[in-house]
Amino acid sequence: MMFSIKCSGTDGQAEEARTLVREVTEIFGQFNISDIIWLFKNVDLQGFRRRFMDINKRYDSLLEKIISNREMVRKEKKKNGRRINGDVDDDEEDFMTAATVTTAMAAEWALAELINNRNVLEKAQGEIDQVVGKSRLIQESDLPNLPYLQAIIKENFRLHPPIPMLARKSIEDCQIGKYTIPEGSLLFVNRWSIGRDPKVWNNPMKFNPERFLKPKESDGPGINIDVKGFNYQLLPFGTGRRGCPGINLAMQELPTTLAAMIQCFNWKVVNPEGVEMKGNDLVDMSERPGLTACRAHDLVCVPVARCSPMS
Ligand code: HEM
Repeated sequence: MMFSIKCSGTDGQAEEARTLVREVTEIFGQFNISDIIWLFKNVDLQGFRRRFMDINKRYDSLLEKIISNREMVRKEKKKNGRRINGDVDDDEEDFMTAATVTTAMAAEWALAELINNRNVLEKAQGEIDQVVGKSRLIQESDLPNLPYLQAIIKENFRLHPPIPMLARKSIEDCQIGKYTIPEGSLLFVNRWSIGRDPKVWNNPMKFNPERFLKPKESDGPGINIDVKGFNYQLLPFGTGRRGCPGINLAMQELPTTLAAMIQCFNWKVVNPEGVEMKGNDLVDMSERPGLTACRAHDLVCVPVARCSPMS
């Protein structure tokens, strides 16, 4: 979508983009001694700098290739098309990572949760059938009429925030509660833990979208909780000036994509060994470490059509 190209296939470029995004999110989540201990700041003890330079070079050349192709197409259409800056800049790389892997990952976790919680899946499908029907595909304008789907998205963000840690650096000494934070400190907010904290959420390990539909505090903070950065229990997009600028796009494309996937299909799962899972088998929900909370194993599913609104 960012580059107006299809990246869903398994051709060289799509695969290369997926591998690179995966490597970036993996390396950013690693603990680099040189970042933390001043004495080692110029030493690449763990080889991260070397790996990072290599990823950066490959990232640059992939984006440069995509951008040049786009330029050629544009030049053909409009003879005076010209790119002002020949180099791929860091913002382009940031956007490529920030805008793609987060939304894809959230959709993957949400689908896995729905497969493991059939009652939730059926309720969501029932809501979509009632509001949208089976003769047309769900679209963005339907979203305000699908409160259960919205609750599923929030519940999924609570348990699986695509970016589990927020990072900030204090620009001056300050006091937060009983803690004194010296100037220049790196601060991490672990949103993954907050989402699973029994002091904040009742029965936190249960995937229970209903908690976001209840006005009472019986299952946690309830219906008034949103993801826009004002409710600190749920901050999937961060908050403040450095909060995610893609929130509006993500909150349209993620629920629409997920809803279309469950409107049109039921999903049979194949386990990491390649064997199709039986009725009551659960999808493995382990995570792997990294900047993003990725699934340890890709979710491999077989779609089984339940309606064909496109036909
Ligand atoms: C489910 C989807 C997404 C999630 C969960 C997500 C989450 C986040 C989070 C947690 C941050 C850090 C915020 C902070 O430190 O307070 C962030 C930053 C960012 N996001 Fe997203 N994001 C998503 C989709 C997108 C999309 C679609 C775009 C672009 C179209 C985007 C672009 C960015 C950029 C450029 C930043 C860096 C902002 C800065 O440093 O000032 N994100 N995102």
